[in-house]
Amino acid sequence: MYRMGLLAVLRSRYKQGVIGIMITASHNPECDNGVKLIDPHGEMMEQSWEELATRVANVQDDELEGTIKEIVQQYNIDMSVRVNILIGKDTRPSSPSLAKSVIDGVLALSGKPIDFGIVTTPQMHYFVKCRNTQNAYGIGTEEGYYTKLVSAFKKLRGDNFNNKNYVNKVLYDGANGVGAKKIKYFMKRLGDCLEIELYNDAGIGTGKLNYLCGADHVKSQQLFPTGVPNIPNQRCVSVDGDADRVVYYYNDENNKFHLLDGDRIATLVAEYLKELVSTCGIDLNLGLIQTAYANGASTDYITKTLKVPVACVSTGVKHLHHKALEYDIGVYFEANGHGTVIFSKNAKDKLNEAAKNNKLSEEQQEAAAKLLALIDVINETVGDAISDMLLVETILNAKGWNIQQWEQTYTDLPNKLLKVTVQDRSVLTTKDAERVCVTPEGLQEEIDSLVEKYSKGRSFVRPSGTEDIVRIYAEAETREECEKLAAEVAQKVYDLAGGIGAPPIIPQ
Ligand SMILES: CC(=O)N[C@H]1[C@@H](OP(=O)(O)O)O[C@H](CO)[C@@H](O)[C@@H]1O
Ligand SMILES: [Mg+2]
Repeated sequence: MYRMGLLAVLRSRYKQGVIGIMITASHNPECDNGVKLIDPHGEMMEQSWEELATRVANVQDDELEGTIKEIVQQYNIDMSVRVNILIGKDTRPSSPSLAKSVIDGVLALSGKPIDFGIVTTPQMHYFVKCRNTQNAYGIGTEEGYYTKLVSAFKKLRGDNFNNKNYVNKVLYDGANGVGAKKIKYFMKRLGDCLEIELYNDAGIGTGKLNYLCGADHVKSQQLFPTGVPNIPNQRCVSVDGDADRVVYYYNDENNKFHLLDGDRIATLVAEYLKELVSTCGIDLNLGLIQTAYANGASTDYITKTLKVPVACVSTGVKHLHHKALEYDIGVYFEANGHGTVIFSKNAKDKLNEAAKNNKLSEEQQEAAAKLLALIDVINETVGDAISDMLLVETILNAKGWNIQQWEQTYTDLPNKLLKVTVQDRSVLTTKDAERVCVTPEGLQEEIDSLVEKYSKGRSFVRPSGTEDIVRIYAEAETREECEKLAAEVAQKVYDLAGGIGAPPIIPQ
């Protein structure tokens, strides 16, 4: 943490802008820890500096000073520049002491730390962007953040709190983390226009962060979280431990669990934005960015029914965000619920012009004004669970839909995610946005011949970027088939990529 404080000061001097540091291990268990660095535009730290971060984190104590000097020389960094480093943290018990270390690191290189206390990751991204745009993006305080999002939301909602099948009530699982703490500020400001019932708020209960609850648990286990009342057909939402991921779900009257994940949110949002842009009648290109983990049915629906171009990129939000910048309106979501929408300057300029252009019809002007308000509900810097929730609630309200109607747009293919521990995950390399395995030799051929046996089968494997494991994804027409395919592919990974520990069990 101390060393990341040092690195942030170097990065800040190099970029001549404010840098953010968020202390969080996100959706991971409470005992884990981690840190996220935020670049001046509010995006994740540029990839080329990841290698420096790894180096700085790992050098021996007696090599640290030398390493810092090397970086200063390599990047020709002016060490006399005065810089501000914004620091935020999640609710983990380890966070206060880790924040102290970060602050010590910042001070050691004469940077100025500005402590934001406990905040969500997307709030930190927002604060950094506000500071670097002299508050053009918004007022860079918590109050400024709530005001921007909530006033845009209220403007869109108007007086129709309920509309046709849409009921303005949602059960919210705060994962016993900062998402629970901060939603209260929204609840106060939203008043009656959206009723949010908060659960898994460690402030009151005894729940542990992310434990049997939260967006990652719900998505990866495909299970209803503990701590949220099971009310048939009631729309529920879970966020993760730093509130940058969100998923929707409900249990039906037969107690069957239904998940509406990042792919669902992406399709809902893309469809709605496309409608508005076309009503508006201005020429803006819209694209949707997914990863290989996106459900095949969602990709099919987007390309064939919505007719929105889809790009597939490597896992990790930095790749999605980067690709989304190529469009006037770039919608990106990981299946796990991390995503947002970004709008180009061209798009914003054209919309601002259209909203005021009296030569356009009233309907066209209105659509432009709606799009502008939507931009203000959205946190463009990074995936933001609460902002994404407000966006989904806005769209469902506009369409007059309940959660079942949203779900009916397409049917997800059953899918399964497994992991295999291997001796060295670097033996596994991939290409084509991780969809094809290059090494170990022969593994891809084995996967191909397994996939062939299953109707609508698809599977790919890749080394995780955050854990020391290989991940296996499989989907097929039925649950049994996808479970079997996933296990068979896991077995091949275990055999050909140096699996350790107990081998995977294949269901008969
Ligand atoms: C399958 C999956 O969900 N992978 C996650 C996970 O990355 P891995 O590289 O798969 O460990 O953590 C990333 C950071 O949160 C997130 O961006 C990504 O989507
Ligand atoms: Mg997170």
